Amino acid sequence: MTSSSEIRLSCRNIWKVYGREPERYFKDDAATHDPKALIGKMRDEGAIPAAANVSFDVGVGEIFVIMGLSGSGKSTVVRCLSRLVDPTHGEVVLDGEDLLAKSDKDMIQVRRHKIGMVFQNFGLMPHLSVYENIAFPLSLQGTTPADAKPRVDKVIDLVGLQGREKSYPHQLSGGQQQRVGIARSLAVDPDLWLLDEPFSALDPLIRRQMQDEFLRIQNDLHKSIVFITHDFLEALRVADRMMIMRGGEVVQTGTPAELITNPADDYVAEFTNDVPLVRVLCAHEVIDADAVPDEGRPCVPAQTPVEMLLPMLAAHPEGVAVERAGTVEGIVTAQSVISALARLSDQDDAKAEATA
Ligand SMILES: Nc1ncnc2c1ncn2[C@@H]1O[C@H](COP(=O)(O)OP(=O)(O)OP(=O)(O)O)[C@@H](O)[C@H]1O
Repeated sequence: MTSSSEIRLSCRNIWKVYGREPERYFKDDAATHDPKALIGKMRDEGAIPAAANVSFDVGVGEIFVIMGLSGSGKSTVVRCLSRLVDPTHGEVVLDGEDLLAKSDKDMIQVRRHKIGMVFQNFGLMPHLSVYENIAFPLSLQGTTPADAKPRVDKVIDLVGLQGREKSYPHQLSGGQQQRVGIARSLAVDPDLWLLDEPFSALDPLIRRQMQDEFLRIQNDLHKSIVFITHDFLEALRVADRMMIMRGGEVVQTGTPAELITNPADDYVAEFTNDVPLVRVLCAHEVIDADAVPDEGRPCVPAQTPVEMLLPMLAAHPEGVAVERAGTVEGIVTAQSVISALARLSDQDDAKAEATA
């Protein structure tokens, strides 16, 4: 799953069905026996399975991306996690606690203390300054202004908004407003960080900068993250693992490289078609199986994208070592990269011929 195998969030068979008395679909075990048939029945009867039998885990420190076209159910799933939308059926377990068993009052506390949320439209309060917007979730928790100050200052620092504390949202650019949104969501130091299309409203250059900022912040904080996007390239940049949705259902879950090299169907392949392999393959996926690890080589983390390895391989034709958690997993050479790319391109060609 991720470098850490500890699971923070576990979602099991989540359903959100809109329509008349949706609970009636779960009176027997039809959902367990044949979810596809149940989805068909719901649709025939005019109900909308906005999330249908969705299961996934998010590890401690993992960035889990949910991707899909508009209307595929991404926002519904994320709202089910914090129970902004109540799932019709299923299980959401955060740090061992079943969130669906909690009262509305207890859920307010969970949202205030354990979950941070960032929205596409920033969701800032226009009449509050940057500082006040960021301090707001702490005041909801009952933290005194004096106790809140060091924390607010810290997250303002983290997102690079020093000097803008007294500005109001309308005085800020889109990128700056989203920095406030990010800082506010981090003020309470949440265990689970939910980001719903956080950069979609920003123009491409700023968007890219914000993705870098986001990764830098995550590198410091190691949050457990669910990140929604409909942009596959954005997903590739940020995801440890990703889940592709269509019509409320999960089509495929895996690492970016797994999805690209082995798409479950044409819908997934459509997203992945034009993505260069060097951007998604990581060092540990292009190891030279015959090379024996030895001392004295430059070392890169297992998750280093091949794109970043290429200049190193040009400078070190003898190869570089690949390490994970302090242990060398193997050696990557220019030849092993070329072989891996050739093998995967051949597989792609074979698939294209088979479907032609
Ligand atoms: N309150 C509601 N009542 C009825 N149908 C709803 C409701 N909310 C969402 N839906 C339907 O559920 C489906 C999934 O919607 P959702 O907003 O989760 O999709 P999405 O993938 O997040 O889309 P987008 O990228 O456009 O935000 C859609 O068909 C939508 O019309």
